[in-house]
Amino acid sequence: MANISVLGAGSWGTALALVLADNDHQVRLWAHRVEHAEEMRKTRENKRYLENASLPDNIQIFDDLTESVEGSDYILLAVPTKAVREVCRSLITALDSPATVIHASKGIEPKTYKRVSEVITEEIPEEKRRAVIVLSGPSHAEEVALRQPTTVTVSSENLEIAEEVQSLFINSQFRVYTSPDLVGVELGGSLKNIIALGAGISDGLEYGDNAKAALITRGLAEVARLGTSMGANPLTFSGLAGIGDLIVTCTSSHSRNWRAGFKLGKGENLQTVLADMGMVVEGVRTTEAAFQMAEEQNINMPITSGIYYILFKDANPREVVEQLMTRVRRHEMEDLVDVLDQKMKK
Ligand SMILES: NC(=O)c1ccc[n+]([C@@H]2O[C@H](COP(=O)([O-])OP(=O)(O)OC[C@H]3O[C@@H](n4cnc5c(N)ncnc54)[C@H](O)[C@@H]3O)[C@@H](O)[C@H]2O)c1
Ligand SMILES: O=P(O)(O)OC[C@H](O)CO
Repeated sequence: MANISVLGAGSWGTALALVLADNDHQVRLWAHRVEHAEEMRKTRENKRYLENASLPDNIQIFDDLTESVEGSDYILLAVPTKAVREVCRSLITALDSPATVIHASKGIEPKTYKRVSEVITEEIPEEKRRAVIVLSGPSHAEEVALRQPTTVTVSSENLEIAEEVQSLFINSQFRVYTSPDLVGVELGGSLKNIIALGAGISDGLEYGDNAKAALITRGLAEVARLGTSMGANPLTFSGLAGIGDLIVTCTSSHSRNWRAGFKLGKGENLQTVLADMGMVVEGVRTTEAAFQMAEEQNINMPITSGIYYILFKDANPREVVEQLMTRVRRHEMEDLVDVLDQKMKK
């Protein structure tokens, strides 16, 4: 059995810690706020982020980062994308030997347009890391904590290490696949949050299932278009980290991105929505990053662009939908041709 540190005691870090604990690993769960760690130690629960889940004895709670990674074979980062750089910088001094770093964050940095594995690679020097791996796929923490059937994908440039990580997590409720497409797996998980905001907006506006199916399908087309331009394998978007995660996030009320979108569709403004949520809504910053990239590289992303204007320029959601519906006529598969063209050029 392995010693594994889980950095980030939000809903996802806690749910993944439970999977690892079920597999009899020794888990060290780090919370960056001392009061939060103390509360979890006292109650053996994490009520603030994940209801109805009790923490077994093989999950130890830490608030000191150095102590939390002492003697660990693997480090799982499960903090919001915004916090990844800061946590990695603190990790450099905390690590006394090279670590296998797994991350489960779903976002892209605005301005740098970096994926999370790129941020990790940039911040943690080569001699302190053995490999960087992503874990992604359709997986709401609430259902994982209830041990309901869930499937995810782990990916790394080094497939052998991805298989090693697959073995750490896999069990009869949590099925883990591997993929060699690190870029695609990271981008599928990040970009779907933009479309999930859109699905929430659509539901908030009381549009129906037709609109939702259209958003998922046309959303996937633009996710694949941007993803492929960033180096992903287009096939990854028809897998768990692509369409799989898009479906779950666009259709589940567990989704924070969907819930935030729903409130925006009901007319609330972004600041109020985010303040009330109290949990990370990754799609907001990722929309900014994707919009900027699409503008710079002249990539057609009409849904992302509409959501950007709703989030950051106070555009009226109903008017954005009208603009999307009355755009210039196109052939449906023009997108597929664009994607394949880009692939052929590489
Ligand atoms: N919740 C899910 O079901 C789920 C599933 C898959 C992936 N994810 C991804 O996992 C990542 C974390 O999401 P979450 O749902 O656990 O978020 P969350 O809002 O539930 O919790 C975030 C945690 O990060 C901590 N945190 C915030 N800023 C920090 C900082 N600067 N340094 C250290 N810790 C900090 C918070 O205290 C909190 O414990 C996100 O990228 C999310 O997209 C979440
Ligand atoms: O709650 P969300 O919207 O951050 O989505 C959580 C996961 O990414 C679903 O796979």
